[in-house]
Amino acid sequence: MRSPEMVRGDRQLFRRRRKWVNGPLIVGAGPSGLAVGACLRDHGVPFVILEKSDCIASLWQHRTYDRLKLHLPNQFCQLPKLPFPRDFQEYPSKAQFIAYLEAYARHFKLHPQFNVAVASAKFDDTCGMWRLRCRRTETEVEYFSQWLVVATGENADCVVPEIAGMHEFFSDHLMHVCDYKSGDAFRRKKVLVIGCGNSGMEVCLDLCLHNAFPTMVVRDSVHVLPRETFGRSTFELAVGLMKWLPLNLVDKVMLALSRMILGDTEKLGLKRPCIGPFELKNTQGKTPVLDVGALGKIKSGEIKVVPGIKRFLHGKVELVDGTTLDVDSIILATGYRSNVNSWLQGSDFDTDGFPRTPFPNGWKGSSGLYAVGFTRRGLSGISMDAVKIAEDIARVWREETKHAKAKHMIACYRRRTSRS
Ligand SMILES: Cc1cc2nc3c(=O)[nH]c(=O)nc-3n(C[C@H](O)[C@H](O)[C@H](O)COP(=O)(O)OP(=O)(O)OC[C@H]3O[C@@H](n4cnc5c(N)ncnc54)[C@H](O)[C@@H]3O)c2cc1C
Ligand SMILES: NC(=O)C1=CN([C@@H]2O[C@H](COP(=O)(O)OP(=O)(O)OC[C@H]3O[C@@H](n4cnc5c(N)ncnc54)[C@H](OP(=O)(O)O)[C@@H]3O)[C@@H](O)[C@H]2O)C=CC1
Ligand SMILES: O=C(O)C(=O)Cc1c[nH]c2ccccc12
Repeated sequence: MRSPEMVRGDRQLFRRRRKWVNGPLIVGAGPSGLAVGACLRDHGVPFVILEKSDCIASLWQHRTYDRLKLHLPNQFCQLPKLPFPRDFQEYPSKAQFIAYLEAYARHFKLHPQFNVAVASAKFDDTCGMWRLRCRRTETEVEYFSQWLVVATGENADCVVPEIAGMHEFFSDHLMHVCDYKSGDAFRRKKVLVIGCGNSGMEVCLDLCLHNAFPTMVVRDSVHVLPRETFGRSTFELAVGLMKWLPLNLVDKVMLALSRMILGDTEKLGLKRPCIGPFELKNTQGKTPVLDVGALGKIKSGEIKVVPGIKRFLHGKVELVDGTTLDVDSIILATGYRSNVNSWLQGSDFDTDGFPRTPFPNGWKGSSGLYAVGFTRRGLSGISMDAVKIAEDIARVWREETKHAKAKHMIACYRRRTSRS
């Protein structure tokens, strides 16, 4: 008599399929995976893209709010080998960016395998290949490949902090910003937005524009810069200055300009970090806020700024300074994290799920492992990684296929000569 477990086990075994991939396996069909695919296509290298969601760029399609626009200008956000259409505004909308990515995938004939979640990946010494266990609805599929490109992103999982009383008192009125679409559902409501990065700021602005009453929690410090300085992108200006000046001087210039344009943000409860904005971004990945209007609403009092949270009570929040506020809903704008450690085995990634080798060399690991999109440099970092990864794989691919082609030609020649 076989136990139910055994029967289930047998069934799983029966359903597990194996696939040997000719060329690299790319995990993730966001901008990173698509960019690597496009560059490999350009080199004539075949590949397979595995994506756990049901579409390309799932972060952009399923986990961002309606008001979102890119906040760096066009030239820093387009992917390799296909520029944005000419009629794109300087800061494309989310809809435009998604349309561009769809067109990108079509143009390079990228056809990711959707609904395939990679559950584990490890390098198998015995066969000298990466072995990936994947779930596809009811089936388990095992993929084998000589190369593995990790393209699952810096924003794969949401950060949900544990704050006393939060789940107990607000479980029905609590969401992460990745599920927020617009302030429509929050009209006239008192909304506590936890976190003051770009998401926290922009959601507060959106809430204001929908007649809600947002309060933003700033537990520590934040750099706010104007999106534009003298009519030019602040980011572009900083990148220009970086060619001539060391980073700490660039930061000093940008902070002086920001103070001139925005005033003293510290007076608004937005203490600045000790490290400058671009150095902080490069060393710790903490993105400065590029202001698109939230600061004006903070100045006018429409967005309130409060310090850290001590605990939640029924319908209320108690802050570290002892004050208590009434709250209807909570939005967690507390950031994201990489998920690489939950599925990739090996030592090339650190405990935060980022490549151990520092920028600009983190794109290449050992045994045919690559990482794209972990430079903390947004979409322009992705493009840089993708070009290098595809060139590296293509070089080996050409060598190997040259040998294979030569072997094939010799075999054909031998067959012909032995017949005559
Ligand atoms: C709200 C927001 C706005 C941003 N705006 C800008 C901007 O204006 N300019 C800029 O330069 N950068 C911006 N960024 C940063 C970054 O450039 C983008 O988030 C970009 O989408 C990152 O691309 P990616 O492909 O590396 O990761 P993602 O877009 O997150 O794509 C990763 C894909 O991998 C899939 N995946 C994850 N785990 C698995 C698994 N185990 N198996 C299979 N598939 C898996 C996911 O479903 C996802 O589709 C923004 C980020 C956010 C969150
Ligand atoms: N228009 C655009 O292009 C946009 C771009 N983005 C990008 O998306 C990425 C993610 O941004 P975002 O979602 O804002 O995440 P971030 O990681 O940038 O910010 C998270 C914020 O949450 C705070 N936080 C975390 N845990 C707690 C806690 N327990 N209590 C109080 N505060 C907490 C952090 O504070 P602390 O610093 O103290 O840890 C920080 O202020 C960034 O690269 C950003 O630039 C996001 C939105 C719009
Ligand atoms: O928007 C983001 O998340 C980015 O990572 C884009 C970005 C890369 N480098 C920066 C420096 C300052 C502000 C934004 C970015």
